[in-house]
Amino acid sequence: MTTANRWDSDPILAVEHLTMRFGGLVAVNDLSFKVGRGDVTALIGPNGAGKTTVFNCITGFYKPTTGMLALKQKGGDTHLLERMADFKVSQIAKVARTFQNIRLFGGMTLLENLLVAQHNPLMMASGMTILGVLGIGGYKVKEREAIDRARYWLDKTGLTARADDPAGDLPYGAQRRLEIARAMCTGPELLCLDEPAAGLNPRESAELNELLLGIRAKEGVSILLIEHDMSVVMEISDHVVVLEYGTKISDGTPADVKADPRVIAAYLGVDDEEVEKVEHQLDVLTGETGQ
Ligand SMILES: Nc1ncnc2c1ncn2[C@@H]1O[C@H](COP(=O)(O)OP(=O)(O)OP(=O)(O)O)[C@@H](O)[C@H]1O
Repeated sequence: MTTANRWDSDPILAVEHLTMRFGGLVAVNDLSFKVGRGDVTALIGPNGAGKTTVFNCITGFYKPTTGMLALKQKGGDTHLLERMADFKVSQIAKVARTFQNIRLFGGMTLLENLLVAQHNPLMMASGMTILGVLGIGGYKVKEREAIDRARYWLDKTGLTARADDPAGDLPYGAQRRLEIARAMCTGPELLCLDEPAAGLNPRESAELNELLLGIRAKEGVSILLIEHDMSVVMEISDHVVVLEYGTKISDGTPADVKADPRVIAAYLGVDDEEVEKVEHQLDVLTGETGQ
């Protein structure tokens, strides 16, 4: 008996027939998949499979050649992301992202980085006038809220002690956590993370898993991540979508995908007729034979 998956029963994002061409190169080819509300969904695939291009389409950095990206918010509003400018994807549709290469303001403190992320609501509260500078009207309240939110995320990411240090002085793993804190300060419903475990040591990777599971459980935020580290993918994902050459080759639970011969072939580069043999070898390696 199969139980209903959240990505089918309550998707926050439906990607439908997404195609992205760069001149003659088809980076993403007629791709459809769903992201379940409250799920951790992993987008995996070999280098050049089109994963970052999918992220760039979802977050408004690229306009897709064709296709639809429908984001349905908790309140019921649906936004077609392919029609929105990138700042509206973040502000209105409530989609936040981090990048493959860390993009923090290295010379600013951690706290300042998290306040800059909340620049837009603060500007709105100032009424775009001198009232904001003078701290009159709702601005002071919003400013306090922004600082409280920043401190909350510094605490959640274990960075409170470094709040007043320049972000550029942080070790690599801490910078990755600060990027996530910055994205969370924008109050997203969907958090898109591009290789959050890249360059992390095993301890930092375990801390990252804990942080992401906490965000999902306590904040009710749906997470879509691109990740090459299979220990992260298999440990925290509810749903895995596999791309190869811009096309979806597998879609299901981590266990389904791990056992899919097309995935094994794509990752290990073996011929179809060798897949069964490789699958058996993998079972031996992971101690799953004879069950
Ligand atoms: N702006 C662009 N202009 C031209 N080609 C691009 C552009 N962005 C991506 N591509 C090409 O699209 C294909 C998919 O690239 P993409 O970065 O999306 O793959 P990926 O799966 O994220 O790879 P990786 O795991 O190495 O980051 C590649 O062939 C890449 O060279």
